[in-house]
Amino acid sequence: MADKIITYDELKAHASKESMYILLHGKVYDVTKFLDEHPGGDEVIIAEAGDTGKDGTDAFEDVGHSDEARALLPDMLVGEFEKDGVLKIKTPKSSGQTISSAVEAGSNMMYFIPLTLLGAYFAYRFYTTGSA
Ligand code: HEM
Repeated sequence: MADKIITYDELKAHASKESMYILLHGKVYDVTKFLDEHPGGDEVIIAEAGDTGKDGTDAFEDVGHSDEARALLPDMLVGEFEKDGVLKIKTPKSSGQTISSAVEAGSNMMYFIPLTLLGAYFAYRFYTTGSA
């Protein structure tokens, strides 16, 4: 079962409440029975599933799902998503990590530059007023 390859067309074909698939981390999950049980509501899953032709990985990861939530996934597994199809799959590693580290580096610079300028100003004041 887990070795089954699901194509983009198959993913998109399962888009109704009678049968709904979602693509997460390069794997396809059948969320049909889980829709009504999802603590975040069915709409958010429907928005990422089936005929939207989307990869739900980013939405799933952005919520910061718990280990308990992740532990529910194996039971819903249908198979692997085709690797060289229309849709480029996302892995947990590739999704968002470069962006978040860039933002982090950016925010460090945001503090670093003004503080350096402030320090330089006070150093200048210290030396010019001290020797006058
Ligand atoms: C099959 C895939 C999914 C499973 C098994 C799942 C499972 C869960 C579970 C167990 C929770 C409770 C909190 C936790 O334990 O983290 C939760 C919360 C939530 N989920 Fe999902 N989820 C799935 C997909 C998604 C997707 C695609 C979205 C889209 C944005 C989403 C959005 C949310 C939100 C917003 C909450 C927070 C609800 C709240 O605390 O009010 N989930 N999910």
